[in-house]
Amino acid sequence: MEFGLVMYTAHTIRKSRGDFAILLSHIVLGCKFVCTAVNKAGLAKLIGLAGETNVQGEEQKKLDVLSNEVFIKALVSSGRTCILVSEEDEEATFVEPALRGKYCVVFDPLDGSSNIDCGVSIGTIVGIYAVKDGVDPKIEDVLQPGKNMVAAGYCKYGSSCTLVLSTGKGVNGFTLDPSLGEFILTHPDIKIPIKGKSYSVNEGNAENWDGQQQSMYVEKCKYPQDGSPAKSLRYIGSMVADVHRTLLYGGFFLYPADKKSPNGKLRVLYEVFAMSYLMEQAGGQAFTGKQRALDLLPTKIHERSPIFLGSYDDVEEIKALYAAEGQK
Ligand SMILES: O=P(O)(O)OC[C@H]1O[C@](O)(COP(=O)(O)O)[C@@H](O)[C@@H]1O
Ligand SMILES: [Mg+2]
Ligand SMILES: [Mg+2]
Repeated sequence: MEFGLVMYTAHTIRKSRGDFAILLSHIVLGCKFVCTAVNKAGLAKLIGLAGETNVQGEEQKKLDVLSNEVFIKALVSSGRTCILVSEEDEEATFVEPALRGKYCVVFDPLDGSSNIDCGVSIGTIVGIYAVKDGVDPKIEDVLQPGKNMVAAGYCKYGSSCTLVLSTGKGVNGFTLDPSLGEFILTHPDIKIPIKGKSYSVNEGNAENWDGQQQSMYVEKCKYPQDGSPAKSLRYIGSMVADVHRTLLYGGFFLYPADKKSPNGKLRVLYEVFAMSYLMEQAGGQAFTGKQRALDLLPTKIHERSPIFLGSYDDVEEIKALYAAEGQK
């Protein structure tokens, strides 16, 4: 192992104090557990449908259900959480008083479920808010703008298992060393390139997109008029994987509103906010089409929003298109 790489647990304990370090160690445990389940999914009969539909009207996969249970148990047993919001649960979980702590965790236990059965990269997304003491938690404690989060991150289960985390002072990436069973700091202080060579969107939805700006932007990517090379289209269909590539290589990820999803598809609390937080911390931007994504004030736990995020200059371009439209 290269000298100078810092083991994840040592790193977090040194950089954070008591309660937060314990919470993080439980999140890390959840990630390791789900990573193992994802790796064994085909062997352990963990692919396929669970037979239930979640609050979003989506058919749950077996791994969606298992990952949700894993993270709920890991978070409750940390003794440091008071409210949990999961994509898979209609209502927020209020932790029983004896186990309460001051952190509220919003999460997508398994992101990119449609990619499970073919073994393509999927992930877990987490956002963390802190309240004063957690004694009397209220749903308003999680219905807060993303800029109030104290930490956010995701774990990508792919050709390697990578945890990307920000506690509001930049972004670090850690790769799971399977032989050690520990996350190693492999991507210190991630900065997204100021402009990228690719864009990432489900272009199959283009004819249903709401508004012209995204179509104009995609046209510019494909047929630039300023002599710059055309951008490549890269789309996996797992937000974690698409955002991870965007963060490391630069570029632009968008999921606009469309006729099927007039408020966009991605969920504000546990998809849009965490990824927007990481983008800003890495020097990029995140925009909803109307405002900075992290300024949104959600009114419901499963609220959705359009999202445009990525390299600073690429997001500036879509913002300019929206601003020009607003002046008409
Ligand atoms: O298939 P589409 O419409 O392109 O949607 C892809 C998006 O849906 C999601 O899969 C939704 O996440 P879940 O699997 O957690 O429901 C994102 O990961 C991804 O960005
Ligand atoms: Mg998701
Ligand atoms: Mg999910």
